[in-house]
Amino acid sequence: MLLTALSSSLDLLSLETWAPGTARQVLAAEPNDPSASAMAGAPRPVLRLNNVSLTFGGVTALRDIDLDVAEGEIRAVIGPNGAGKSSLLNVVSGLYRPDRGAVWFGDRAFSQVPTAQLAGFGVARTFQNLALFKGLSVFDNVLMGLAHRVRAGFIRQLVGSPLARRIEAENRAAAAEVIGFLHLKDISDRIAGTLPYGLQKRVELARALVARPKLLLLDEPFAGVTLSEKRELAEHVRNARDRYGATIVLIEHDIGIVMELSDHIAVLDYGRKIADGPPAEIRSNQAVIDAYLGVAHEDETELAS
Ligand SMILES: Nc1ncnc2c1ncn2[C@@H]1O[C@H](COP(=O)(O)OP(=O)(O)OP(=O)(O)O)[C@@H](O)[C@H]1O
Repeated sequence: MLLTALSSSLDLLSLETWAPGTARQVLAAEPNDPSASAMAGAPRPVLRLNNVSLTFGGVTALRDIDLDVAEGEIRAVIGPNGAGKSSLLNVVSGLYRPDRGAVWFGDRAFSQVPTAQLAGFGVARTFQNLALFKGLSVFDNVLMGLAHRVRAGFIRQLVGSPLARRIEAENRAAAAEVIGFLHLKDISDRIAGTLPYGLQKRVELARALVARPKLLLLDEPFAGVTLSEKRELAEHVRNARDRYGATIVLIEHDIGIVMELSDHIAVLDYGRKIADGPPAEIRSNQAVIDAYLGVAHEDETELAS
């Protein structure tokens, strides 16, 4: 099925937030870091992976991955099964610590991204298998996307200060806004778990968007939804970028929708990045075609034998 889709579309805890002094030292040692490109006048990437490698026992999930994602871009990461897509997203969101390399969010570098602080860095992610609170309403699920802010104001809430009430009102207004934007208003009181799967995916997108993330990571956003729901969701993803200026990185198996939606596509195969460019370029890239058709894999088998 993947081949059909392809052929049709083919016509940092050890948290290391560098202190300013340290960053300069890193700059000197690392001419390719985002601060260096900013100094050279190039816009700083919202996300950069620098020489990231990850292994599980004898299996190499990611090998020397470099990736720059520019502000406002929709960047897809594709590749055959086992290519390393989920591993990449898990490294970026801190679930995996790479053996080597660094993840940069703007001018912050991490050898392991601190997952608990992702929201504070302006990063949100959705999951391949829905991670909604099935027993809560759509509105409350979306509000949960601002839970990190609520926690920060917890003490103030206890005393019921005017500031706590203002934060609560702002959060509810933000949730209502994104619910309206994603056309979920009519169902905002419905229990999330009772909704069709495609709508639940949209609620998850709303929850990720409510904090207005600078960087939105989407893990197979179109998996398991019908074709018309896919088109609708893709439109919502594009609108989210246009309306909120979010930079979007998505991993996805549906090549057709990736080609339509993405500004740039990075292609992984056996943990290596084998191509990176606009859809038109990827469509005609022989290494990509070979990877999907399995030619590259057969060659490796032959070479090995
Ligand atoms: N937690 C883990 N433990 C052991 N091996 C893992 C783990 N996660 C990933 N791998 C291995 O790393 C390689 C890359 O897997 P990954 O899930 O990142 O690929 P993928 O491109 O997302 O695949 P798929 O499209 O099938 O989801 C595979 O060989 C996989 O078996």
